[in-house]
Amino acid sequence: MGKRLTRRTLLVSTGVAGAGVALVGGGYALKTAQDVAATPARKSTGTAIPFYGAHQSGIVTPSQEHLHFASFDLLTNDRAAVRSLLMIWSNAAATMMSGHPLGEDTTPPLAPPADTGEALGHGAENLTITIGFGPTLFIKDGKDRYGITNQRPAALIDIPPMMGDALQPQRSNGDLCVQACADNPQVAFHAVRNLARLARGLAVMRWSQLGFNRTASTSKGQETPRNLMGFKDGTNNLKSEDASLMDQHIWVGANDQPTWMRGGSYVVTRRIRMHLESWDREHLQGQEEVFGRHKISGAAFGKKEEFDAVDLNAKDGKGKLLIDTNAHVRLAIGDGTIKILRRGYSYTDGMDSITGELDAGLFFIAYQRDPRKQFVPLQTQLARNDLLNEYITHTSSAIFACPPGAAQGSFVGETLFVR
Ligand SMILES: C=CC1=C(C)c2cc3[nH]c(cc4nc(cc5[nH]c(cc1n2)c(C)c5CCC(=O)O)C(CCC(=O)O)=C4C)c(C)c3C=C
Ligand SMILES: [Fe+2]
Repeated sequence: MGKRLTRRTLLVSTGVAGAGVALVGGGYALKTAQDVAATPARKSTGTAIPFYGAHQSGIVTPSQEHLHFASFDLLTNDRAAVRSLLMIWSNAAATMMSGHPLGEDTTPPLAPPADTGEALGHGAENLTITIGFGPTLFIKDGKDRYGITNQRPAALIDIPPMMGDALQPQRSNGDLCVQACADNPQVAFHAVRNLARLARGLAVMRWSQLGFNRTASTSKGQETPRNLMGFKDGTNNLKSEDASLMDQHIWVGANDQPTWMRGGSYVVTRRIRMHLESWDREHLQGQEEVFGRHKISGAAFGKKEEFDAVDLNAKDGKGKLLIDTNAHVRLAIGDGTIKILRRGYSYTDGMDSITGELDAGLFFIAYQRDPRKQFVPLQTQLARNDLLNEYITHTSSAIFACPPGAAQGSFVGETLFVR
């Protein structure tokens, strides 16, 4: 049982009075009360989002400003070690999300500090840490490393190749993922860095992506941000306040299989490079036709305001459809039945040294109840016909099953790694 170790429970269980004790790297370290008082705590002011709950945070949580997403490959074949790692990650995630440094009460002078320290002085900054399991956790190179192949959700498919894909394998897939979002970039970076550090010897980072300026609003209270093409992005996104839509489209339901995923969700990520130099040469009307929306107001063609309902049948005086048959919003709406929760971020990784062009775009993140019925049909349609394809290339792809949230004293993944 992944009982959360708190400073109080440790003090009680070890019977040490006037000293702080914590578990660091598998060992206990003692510290005097004076040292504890001198420990620089992170500002716990501002909003801290709870780690424990029915669902993992970072899914319907209103999107924060910054992202550090990381994918990991496991180095061990030991099921118990993976279970322990998930326990350690959950404890650490809960601590960091509360705005406190790791091992707050322990800084033995002759050991590396338990916390790397760069987030000291920052508040919780709405940090959320979301953990997911990739298809290769369940079966890799034909091997059932952890005895869980028969627990692999049918919805956790290998995403099929899509037209125009230019996926880089070293930037795709992975056994585990960690999505850290925060309103401060250093806090998001710190979270991933420290989880990677705690995994040393058990897992290595396979790829990671930094993101800035959320490119989707996920809550009604948020203003719609603009993506790097300058368009409002997220206008018609699902909004977390619509609980019944979340149950219908995002959360794995009470009758869905496998049981260990109930209350969880599936995430698909795509690193989508934008060819901004060509985009910037396109005239305004051409840019707007690609989406079927106006650039400045965000209104759909034929409408005045951003949130006016899109009318896919609207025609001009000559009977021509206002929104092109291959415009992004028309294809993304489809027959109106498929909904996903977009939670992406803009990214830039500097420039492409071969072409001299910007290496920048959208790190697309979408949560859903079943990617076979949501992301795959949606992206198949977009990949074939979207006018936007002239200006973008998908360079990385990954899918992860994000289990339900954990109750206090438990850990994320305990529903799968029961014992
Ligand atoms: C597979 C799903 C999607 C991918 C991949 C995708 C890439 C992508 N989108 C934009 C910009 C915009 N997308 C907009 C709307 C929109 N996009 C998707 C899905 C994918 N987009 C959906 C489901 C929707 C909503 C459709 C609707 O119901 O109206 C918009 C319009 C504003 C909005 O509603 O958010 C923009 C702008 C880019 C730049 C991009 C890849 C780089
Ligand atoms: Fe889109």
